[in-house]
Amino acid sequence: MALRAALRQKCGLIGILSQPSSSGSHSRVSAVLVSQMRNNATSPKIKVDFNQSTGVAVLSMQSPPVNSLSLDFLTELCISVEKLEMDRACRGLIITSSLPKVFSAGLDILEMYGKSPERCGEFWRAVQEMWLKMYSSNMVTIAAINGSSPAGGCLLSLTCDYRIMSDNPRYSIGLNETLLGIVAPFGTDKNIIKNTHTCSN
Ligand SMILES: CCCCCCCCCC/C=C/CC(=O)SCCNC(=O)CCNC(=O)[C@H](O)C(C)(C)COP(=O)(O)OP(=O)(O)OC[C@H]1O[C@@H](n2cnc3c(N)ncnc32)[C@H](O)[C@@H]1OP(=O)(O)O
Repeated sequence: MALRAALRQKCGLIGILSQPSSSGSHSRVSAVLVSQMRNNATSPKIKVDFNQSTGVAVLSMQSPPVNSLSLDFLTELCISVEKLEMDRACRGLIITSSLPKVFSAGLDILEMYGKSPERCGEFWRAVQEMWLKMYSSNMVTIAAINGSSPAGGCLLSLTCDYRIMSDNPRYSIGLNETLLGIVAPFGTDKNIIKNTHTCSN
C-alpha cells in the first residue's frame, strides 16, 4: 500500500518534471540507449537484478575503487534506469553499492581537471541528466546507502524518494563539495537531515 501511495504521489510529479527539455538534454542518453540495446551490450560498472515477482530492481554500483561518478558511469547509470523505466513491470528501484565502505565518492574529480570546455560541458550535462532522470523517475526509488556518500554521492541519494543509511560511524554523508569550491543550490541539504534513516549493518 505504502509503495502504491508513494508511486501515485510520484506520478503527479512526473507530469511536471518530464516535460520535454528545450535543451534536448535527454536525447544523448536515449541515443546511447538505442545503440546499446541494438548491440545488446552489458555494463560492467552497474549491475541490475530485477525481481519479476516483486517488481523491484536492485541496481548495484560496482565501479572500484569508490564508485566515482565519471561521464561513463553517469551515462551507464542513466541507461540502466531508462531500461528499467521502459519495463512496466518494474515499480521500485533500490540503488546501492557492491563495494565495501563506499556508496559513491561523488563526482569523479578527474573529470574536472585538465579537460576541454566541451568535455566539461558534456560532463556537467550528464550530472544534470542523472539527477533529473532519477528525481522524475516513475518508479519508487530508494537509496540503500551502505557506505560513505559525500557530495555527488549524497546528491544521488537525494534524488531518491527514500534513503536508508547503514548506522556506521565510519560512514559519512553530506554536501561537502564546498571544500572544493563547488556550491550546491540553496536548500538541497535539508532533506538529508529530514529524510535519511539509519539502520545497523
Ligand atoms: C535533488 C536536487 C539536486 C540539485 C543539484 C544539486 C547540486 C549538487 C552538486 C553536487 C556536487 C558534487 C561535487 C562532487 O561530488 S566533487 C567530489 C567530491 N568527493 C569527495 O570529495 C570525496 C573524496 N573521497 C573521499 O572522501 C574518500 O575517497 C572516500 C569516498 C570516503 C573513500 O575513502 P577510502 O579511504 O575508502 O578510499 P581512498 O580515499 O583511499 O580513495 C581510493 C581511491 O579513489 C580515489 N577517489 C576518491 N574519491 C574520488 C573522486 N570523487 N573522484 C575520483 N577519484 C576518487 C582516490 O584518489 C584513491 O585513488 P588512488 O588509489 O589512485 O590514490
